[in-house]
Amino acid sequence: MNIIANAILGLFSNDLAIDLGTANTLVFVKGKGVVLSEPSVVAVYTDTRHKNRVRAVGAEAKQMLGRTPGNITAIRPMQDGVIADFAVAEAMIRYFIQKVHNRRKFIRPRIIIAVPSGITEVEKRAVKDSAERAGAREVLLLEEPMAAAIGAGLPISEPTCNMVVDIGGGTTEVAVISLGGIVYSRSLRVAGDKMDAAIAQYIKRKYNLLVGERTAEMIKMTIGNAYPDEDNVETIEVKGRDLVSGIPKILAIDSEEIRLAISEQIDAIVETVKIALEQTPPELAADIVDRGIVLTGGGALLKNLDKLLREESGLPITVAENPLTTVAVGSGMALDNIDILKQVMIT
Ligand SMILES: Nc1ncnc2c1ncn2[C@@H]1O[C@H](COP(=O)(O)OP(=O)(O)OP(=O)(O)O)[C@@H](O)[C@H]1O
Repeated sequence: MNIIANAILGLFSNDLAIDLGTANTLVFVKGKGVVLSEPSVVAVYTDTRHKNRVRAVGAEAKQMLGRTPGNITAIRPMQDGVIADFAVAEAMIRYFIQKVHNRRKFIRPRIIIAVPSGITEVEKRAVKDSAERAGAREVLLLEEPMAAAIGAGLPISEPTCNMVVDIGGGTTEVAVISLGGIVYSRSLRVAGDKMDAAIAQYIKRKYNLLVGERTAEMIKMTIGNAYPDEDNVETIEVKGRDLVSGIPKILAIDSEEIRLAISEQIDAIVETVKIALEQTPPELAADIVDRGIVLTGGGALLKNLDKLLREESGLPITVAENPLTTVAVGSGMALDNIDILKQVMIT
């Protein structure tokens, strides 16, 4: 009876779980799974007549980053994992809620949102307010590393210890989880975005070539590498604007250059993992030696980051099956299971 009742409730529920990320926003609908995954970008008008009216959201708006005409600007409302532009974040959340509910405006869902573990009270309030104003009936918060651990299928409620490293666009979250709680966590505001900025900066300084953030990200995703691999050096053609002549130019860049360009960010991530290991209580550290560390978030897809961490820590390192959706799936699983939710929700 209970199973049938739950299934019916699931079918008709409006409840959502949102991974409100710096780079991507994912929406999980109860009973359906992840139904939306779009870049956290909003294009708004800037001219006085249409000021702040939304022109595009998500993938369409991301296409416009760095290439908008004078009266439109493409904004990323999330910076370093938290809301930097309230009005725009609210417009984005509202758009996504309406999109997954097929634009039926009267639906006021209960929403669970994954937030970085280092988030301040003010930042928590900002996330809640934005979601409430965007139409949520009730907003529950869950820490990203906990959501990542649930999504990666780790046994969070057992008295064994699990370590998760979630590398997103704005933040890297390192957490040690045991018995349904976070025993230790550290949130570093260095992740994919700062790698992109470092790549653009390197190309500007070395070649006098200006490239946009989308190009820098594409370079990272194509030939980025965390571990020296001189036998397999890859090259890519990069298009940008010559700083001296002002004329568009193409040049070839190789993976070793990119590895060095992002080494400061990679070192910061490795250092944060090492500090977490040092601060983990001995009983739990013994579990990590056996169980290793799970990597999630889009940054986990950076080539050979697992290899580097394995070498630096001497521990088994695994990359979650779908690192880009782990947090959304974990938040959704919490939404689907009230016992998990009660255990892991934060206030
Ligand atoms: N193949 C890849 N190689 C390297 N980096 C990648 C790859 N695919 C995605 N990324 C990076 O992953 C990041 C996005 O990851 P994710 O969607 O998990 O972050 P987010 O949840 O939006 O951010 P945050 O958790 O910081 O709020 C981006 O910086 C993106 O460039």
